[in-house]
Amino acid sequence: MKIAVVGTGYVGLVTGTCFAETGNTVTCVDIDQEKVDKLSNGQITIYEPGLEKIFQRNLKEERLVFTTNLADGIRDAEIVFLALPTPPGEDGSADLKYVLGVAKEIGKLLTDYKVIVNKSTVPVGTAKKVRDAIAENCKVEYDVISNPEFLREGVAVEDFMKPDRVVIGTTSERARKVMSDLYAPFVRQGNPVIFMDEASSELTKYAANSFLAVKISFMNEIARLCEKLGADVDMVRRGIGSDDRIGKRFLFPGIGYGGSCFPKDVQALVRSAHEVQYDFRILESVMAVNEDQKTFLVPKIKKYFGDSLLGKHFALWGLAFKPNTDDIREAPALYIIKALIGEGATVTVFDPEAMNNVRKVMDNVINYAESQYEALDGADALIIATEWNEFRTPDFGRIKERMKGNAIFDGRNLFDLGEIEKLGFHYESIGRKPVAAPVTESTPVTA
Ligand SMILES: NC(=O)C1=CN([C@@H]2O[C@H](COP(=O)(O)OP(=O)(O)OC[C@H]3O[C@@H](n4cnc5c(N)ncnc54)[C@H](O)[C@@H]3O)[C@@H](O)[C@H]2O)C=CC1
Ligand SMILES: O=C(O)[C@H]1O[C@H](OP(=O)(O)OP(=O)(O)OC[C@H]2O[C@@H](n3ccc(=O)[nH]c3=O)[C@H](O)[C@@H]2O)[C@H](O)[C@@H](O)[C@@H]1O
Repeated sequence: MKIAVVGTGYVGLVTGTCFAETGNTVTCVDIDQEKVDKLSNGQITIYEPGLEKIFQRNLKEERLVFTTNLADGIRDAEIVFLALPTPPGEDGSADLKYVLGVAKEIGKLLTDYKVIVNKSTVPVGTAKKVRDAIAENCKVEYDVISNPEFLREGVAVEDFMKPDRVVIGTTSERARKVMSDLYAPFVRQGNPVIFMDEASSELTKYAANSFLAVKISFMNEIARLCEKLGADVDMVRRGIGSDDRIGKRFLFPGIGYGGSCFPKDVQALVRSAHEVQYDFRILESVMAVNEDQKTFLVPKIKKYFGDSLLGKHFALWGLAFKPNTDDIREAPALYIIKALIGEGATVTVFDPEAMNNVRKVMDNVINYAESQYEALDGADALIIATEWNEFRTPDFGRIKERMKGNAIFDGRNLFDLGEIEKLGFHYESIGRKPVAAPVTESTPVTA
C-alpha cells in the first residue's frame, strides 16, 4: 500500500520505517528541512535499537522516502498518518495546533478518498475536530480515524512489529477495510486488532499511559513506606507481582516516571476530565507523588552530608529518562542536577547516549565526562539516575579508586545490598533494607 506519515519524529520515523519493512511504500513528511535532508542521506535522527538496519534497507530499496512537501507526500497515499506533536498547552491540555494545522492543509490538497489516521496521542473529540478542519476546504470523501500508538522508546521497533494489540477507532466500514489490510501482517503474528468507536480509542491511549503511571507511583509510595516501616520493596514487589491480576511489569520503584509521554498524558487526561466537570482524584495524586519522587534522593544525600551540599562534588550516571534512548524530556536526572546545583554543589555527568541532548539545555552548569569512570574523579558521592546496562555491573574497585568519598545514591536499585556493603560503600537506594540472609523466589518469605 502507499502510505504517508506526516511528522517524522520518534513515532513518525518508527511508523514509517516499520510499514516500509512490511512491504508498503512510505513517504515521510516533516517541516524540518535539516531532518529531512539527514534522513534522505541515510543519517538516522534518533537513537533507537534495531531501527537503523531496517531504515537503511528500506531507504536503499526506495520503499522509504522523505520530503518537506506535504502535497508531494500525500498525493499517492491511500492512508495518511498524523504523527505530530501534541505538547501540553498552558493549562496542561493537549495542544492540537500541529494536528489541526496540518489537517487544514490536507483539506486543501485532497483530490481522492484517503484515510486520515491520528497516531498522535489526542484527547477524545479530536478525530471530529480533524474531520471538521479538513472539511473547511475539501470536496472529496475521506475518513478520519483514531489509531493510537503504544510503542516504548528503546524497544520501539519490537513494540511496533509485534504489538500486544492494535487499537483502531472508527465506525466507517471503508476505513476499517483499509486498516485491516494494512495491519494484516501484524494480525498473522497473532496480535489482535481491536476495532472500536473513535472516542473509546482516543481514551484507550490516555487510560493505558495513566494506568501505568498509577502503577509506578503506587510502587514509589510503597517504597517510601517500606523505608519507614522497615520492609523491603523488592520483596513486596515480588510478593505482589506474582499475582497474575497485578502482573510483574511496571512495578519498579525509582526516581519517578519521565519521558515525553507519561507526564504530559496524565496531565492532559486530568484536564480532559476537568472540562467535563470531573475531578480525576487518583491522577491528581499520581502527579503530586511523581513530582516529589524525582528529587527523592536529594534529602537523603543532604542528610548524609550533614545538611549542607555547599562545595560538594557529585558524579551522576545516567541522564536519559530511561535506558536505551537519548531522550531527556522530563528526565528525573535533570531535576536532581538542578536541586544539587541549587544547594551549591558541582556535578560531573556521564550518559552513553544522552549527553549531546543535555548539552543543548545545560551547557555551562555541569561537567561532561568521557566515560562512567572519568565522571567519578574527585566525587564525594555517586548518584545513579538511569539503569543503563553498563551501570549494572561496574568495576567497584575502579569506582573506589577514582572517587574521593565512598557513598552511592542509587535511584534505580541496581546493586545487591549485601554485596555492596561488603565492598565498603555507603549505599542508599529506594525502599530497600539489607537482608539478613539471601532471599530467593523459592525461599518462603514468611514462615
Ligand atoms: N515518543 C514516543 O515514544 C511516543 C509518542 N506518542 C505520541 O506521538 C505523537 C508524536 O510524538 P513524537 O514522535 O515523540 O514527537 P516528536 O517531537 O519526536 O516528532 C514530531 C515531528 O513532527 C514534526 N512536525 C511538526 N509540525 C509539523 C508539520 N506542520 N508538518 C510536518 N511535520 C511537522 C516535527 O518537526 C517533528 O519531527 C505525540 O502525540 C506523542 O504523544 C505515542 C506513543 C509513543
Ligand atoms: O505514549 C508513549 O509515548 C509511550 O509511553 C510509555 O513509553 P516510554 O515513555 O517510552 O517509556 P516507559 O518504558 O513506559 O517508561 C516511562 C517512565 O517510567 C519509568 N518506569 C517504568 C517502569 C517501572 O517499573 N518503573 C519506572 O519508574 C521509566 O524509568 C521512565 O521514566 C509507554 O510505556 C508506551 O506504551 C507509550 O506508547
